[in-house]
Amino acid sequence: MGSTNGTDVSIPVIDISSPSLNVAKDILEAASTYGFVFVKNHEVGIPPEDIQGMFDLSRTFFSSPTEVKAECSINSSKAGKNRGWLSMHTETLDPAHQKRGDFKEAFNIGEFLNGKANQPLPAPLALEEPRIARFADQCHDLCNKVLRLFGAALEIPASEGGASWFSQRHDRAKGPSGSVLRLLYYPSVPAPPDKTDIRAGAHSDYGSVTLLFQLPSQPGLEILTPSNTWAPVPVNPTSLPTPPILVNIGDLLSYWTNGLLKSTVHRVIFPQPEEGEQSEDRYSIAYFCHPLDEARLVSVPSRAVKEFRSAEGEGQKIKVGYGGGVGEADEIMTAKDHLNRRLAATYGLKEEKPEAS
Ligand SMILES: O=C(O)CCC(=O)C(=O)O
Ligand SMILES: [Fe+2]
Repeated sequence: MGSTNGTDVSIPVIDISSPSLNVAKDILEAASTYGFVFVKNHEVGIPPEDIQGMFDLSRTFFSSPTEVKAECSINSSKAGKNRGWLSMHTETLDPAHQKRGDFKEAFNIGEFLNGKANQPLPAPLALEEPRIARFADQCHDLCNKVLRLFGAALEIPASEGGASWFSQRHDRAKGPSGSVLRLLYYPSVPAPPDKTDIRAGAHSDYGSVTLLFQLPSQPGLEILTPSNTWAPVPVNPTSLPTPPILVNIGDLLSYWTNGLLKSTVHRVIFPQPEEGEQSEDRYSIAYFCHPLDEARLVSVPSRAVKEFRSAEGEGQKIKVGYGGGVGEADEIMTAKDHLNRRLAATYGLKEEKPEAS
């Protein structure tokens, strides 16, 4: 899939601090072209010191002894589904093309209830629970701002919920969701032996929107462009001292919009250090924003979505994201069914039967 080292793409950088219809149309355009967009985080947004604090915490956690991390392994019965620590190679994001699992560790933190994580946390993270809860809240609020802009740009009729159509379905006061805050660590390793080895295999994200935080001098993220070539995503495409936050569209927003918004395939490659130079570790943080578990994946009531669907060919299967993300126009799932399906594929688990309702 895709040739390596494609041409650079210029992912738009958008200022959403004063939302307007123009801003909404700009972000929609980026989301339906690349599926990726940077939002400015300079002077407004998530305070840089809070982001830095999370990266410091992540470093402390991943450098802890294995026993400390393993206490809350994703495979342990107490961690809860899709939560806890993933050791190297536990997740295989592109099982069709990888011989070995991803060269990364991760820690997944699900939703908080009244500032408390709904899962056991290992000591280094438990000590900072309020900080993590605040950061997850800041991420969720930013996602809701972005979702409102999509609602506005799609001109959803007021009688159907208007610009709040998506954000209503992400209102955490109304019930649980699969949202996950994930710390990621890609250790530097000697040149991997197999050409299918990769830091994070090609995939699309499963939720509605993802926020991604990266650090200067730790590149590696690539997206599959509309011309089917891999293009690097810069860590900070601006000269602003505070890097913008990368937002990407996940499969659910693609479902909801019949593919108008693109759930773009991406991956993380090993760095290519100069001769004799040591490759760098990479730390990143992702917030996977998911709708309420019970949200139904029907088309949004929007003329633009309907017109897009007709232009693509009514009755055709909708191609959404990557691997397992193909839906039928008349197949209605809930967000929870969809998440279970995707998790079954990447962890090699058996698909959980939908609960009887
Ligand atoms: O670490 C990164 O830059 C990307 C991670 C990612 O795409 C994911 O975990 O879904
Ligand atoms: Fe991803």
